Amino acid sequence: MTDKQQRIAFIGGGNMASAIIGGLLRQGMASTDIEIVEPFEEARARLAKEFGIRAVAAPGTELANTGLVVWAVKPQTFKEAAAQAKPHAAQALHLSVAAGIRSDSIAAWLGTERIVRSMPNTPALVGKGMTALFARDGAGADDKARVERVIATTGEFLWVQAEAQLDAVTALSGSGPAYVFYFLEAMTQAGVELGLTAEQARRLAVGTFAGASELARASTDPLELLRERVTSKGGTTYAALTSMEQDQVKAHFVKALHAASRRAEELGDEFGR
Ligand SMILES: NC(=O)C1=CN([C@@H]2O[C@H](COP(=O)(O)OP(=O)(O)OC[C@H]3O[C@@H](n4cnc5c(N)ncnc54)[C@H](O)[C@@H]3O)[C@@H](O)[C@H]2O)C=CC1
Ligand SMILES: O=C(O)[C@@H]1CCC=N1
Repeated sequence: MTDKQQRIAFIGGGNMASAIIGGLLRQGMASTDIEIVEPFEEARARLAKEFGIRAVAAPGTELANTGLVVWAVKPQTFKEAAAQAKPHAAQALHLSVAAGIRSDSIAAWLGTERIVRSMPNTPALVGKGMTALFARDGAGADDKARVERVIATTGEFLWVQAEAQLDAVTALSGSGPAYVFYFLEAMTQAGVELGLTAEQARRLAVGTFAGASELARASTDPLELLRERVTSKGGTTYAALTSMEQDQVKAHFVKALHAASRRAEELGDEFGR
């Protein structure tokens, strides 16, 4: 692999870019092999402090020197950012993390077919990310392997074969950490209402989520069975789950994910033109 192939550029230096950059540096990538284009001064200062990388305010010739360009801008700004970077990034492989924006749009904006789309999530920050990947036909086996090496530094990944599935992934695992935090907030609130300190309640809630997730990961049993094993007949869990079923918590939760998936599709329609 040549030096140029090894170098990675990030367009946008916000939350998701930082999560991936953190993973790359943890795995031993040299910070000098990472370019970041970030128009906001404050964000550039944070990147310098956190990673020791001096981001540039606008794309320039340095982009021509990178084998992989990671698009980590908001869906709303992708088109504009692509127009700015296109003259400098024609030869690269492109990896997008943007929600909704379809690879047809990216291909048209950048004038290349070497595109992989991804949907990561913020646990990538601690190396526990869950990412789905979709490759356009123009991305070859080497391109896919290159993307896998980058994303593997942030946690697990899987490939989807139909691009539309990325909207479902966005609703499930892309946005998913926010649902988990929402449940953790609710469990913590309940714990405090029931007489625990906020610190105790948070620790118990987070420990329970982490433990139950590990148990589910380690088991091949259906999730329903794992739930039933906690639920003694006429016991406490039964009381809580009966209350949730009466309030249709699961049905409303499922409905919420449909809303997220629809929004991903809308983002593609609204900002992909
Ligand atoms: N935050 C999350 O949990 C996840 C976010 N995503 C996707 O990642 C993308 C980025 O999201 P975040 O990192 O959360 O947003 P963010 O707002 O933290 O980062 C975006 C960065 O892009 C910069 N930017 C704006 N215009 C630019 C331009 N023309 N050129 C270069 N940079 C520009 C902004 O200053 C900002 O620092 C979005 O498309 C989002 O859909 C995907 C999965 C999870
Ligand atoms: O909320 C959003 O639009 C982004 C995509 C997935 C997580 N955050």
